[in-house]
Amino acid sequence: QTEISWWHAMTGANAEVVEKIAGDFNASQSDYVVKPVFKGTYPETLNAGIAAFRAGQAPDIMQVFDVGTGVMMGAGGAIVPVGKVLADGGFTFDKSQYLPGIVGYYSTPEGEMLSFPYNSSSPILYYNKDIFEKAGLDVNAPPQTWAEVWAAARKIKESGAATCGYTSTWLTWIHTENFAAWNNVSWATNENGLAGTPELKIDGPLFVKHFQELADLAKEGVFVYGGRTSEAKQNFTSGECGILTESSGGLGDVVKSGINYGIGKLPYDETAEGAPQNTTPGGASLWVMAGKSDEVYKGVATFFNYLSQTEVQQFLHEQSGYLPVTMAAYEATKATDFYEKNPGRETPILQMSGKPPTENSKGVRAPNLPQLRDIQNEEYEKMLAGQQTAEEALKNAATRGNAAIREAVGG
Ligand SMILES: O=P(O)(O)OC[C@H](O)CO
Repeated sequence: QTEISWWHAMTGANAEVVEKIAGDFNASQSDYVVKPVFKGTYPETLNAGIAAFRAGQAPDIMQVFDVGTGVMMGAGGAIVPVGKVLADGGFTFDKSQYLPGIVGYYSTPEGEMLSFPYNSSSPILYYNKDIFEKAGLDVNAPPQTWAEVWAAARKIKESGAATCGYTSTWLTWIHTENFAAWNNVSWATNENGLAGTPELKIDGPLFVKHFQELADLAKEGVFVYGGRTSEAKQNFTSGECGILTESSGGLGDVVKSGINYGIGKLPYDETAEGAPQNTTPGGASLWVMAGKSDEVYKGVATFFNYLSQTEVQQFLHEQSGYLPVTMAAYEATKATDFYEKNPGRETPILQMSGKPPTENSKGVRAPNLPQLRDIQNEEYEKMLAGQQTAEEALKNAATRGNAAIREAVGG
């Protein structure tokens, strides 16, 4: 038997899904054994993978979050494109079978599929119906705009229904990158970096307005900050906060928590023309590392082929809230009563594919996007601590970020 190592960043309900899928694959055949290994948060997993690669000890498969895509694409000889791994293994990667937004994001401009879209997501709004009821809010009408979120969050706090009105995971992914796409404003030049080196535009007026509103809510104690990645999910599942914006991939843990929750769309800014536009794919994909034996590659190809089967994708989607990445799995889910029985579970797909993307909403790319997010987080945290205004925070994030991009491209 050939062992295949799979480094990942999944916790809670999503880690259970990883273990179940790997276990089922292992039981389905006797040539290969996939061994999942948890390596921390997404940024930690990426850093661990880079360090291991440099030491000649890279895993066979590495889960890399959306914004690590540019880093991996630039890593040249460190990876083998998934399209090639599958073809060499005797399988075909039929792109027409995959959700278009996702395939585009993980392909080269020439159309070569580089990584396997294991878990794609879209940010949505979760709300606690019991807290809404206590606060005198309509339990069947989640807030649709940011102004409505702020008003509901203040009402939750002021009424004493909960100590925290609103919290959010990922201020970078949700409030900056998806905020731009959903409101159809530019995150950066060159189609947000997908068509060339980007120059950040995140200090634009709509971002400044939005972040100042968030800073004001933090000052009032209505918004509670959880951390840079998914930490705030717990502020919601514990019942501390009435409203959460978080990845659809957070659904498994929200369901497991047993709270009486509802789902709404990602809120938009009502002053933004044409909003809401479309959200961009988040989550992560699986990269195949270079320098492995033919037997390992054959095993990886067999495993990825297994992963793309309709039943596996349907299980992943229904269990975790990540998107079904194939059209067949989406259709198969629609053919059941899953979406009727579980209101809101189709929302992330509809948000992402409801409108054809504009140059502001195809996704974001930069050679050093994880670093740009670190810079943004530092500036946002200073703002939330009351040490600077939103305008200063965003100006600094853009200036420092643009300097880092120039350095990364050697200019
Ligand atoms: O929580 P996930 O897996 O949907 O990922 C969210 C972001 O896309 C990470 O960059």
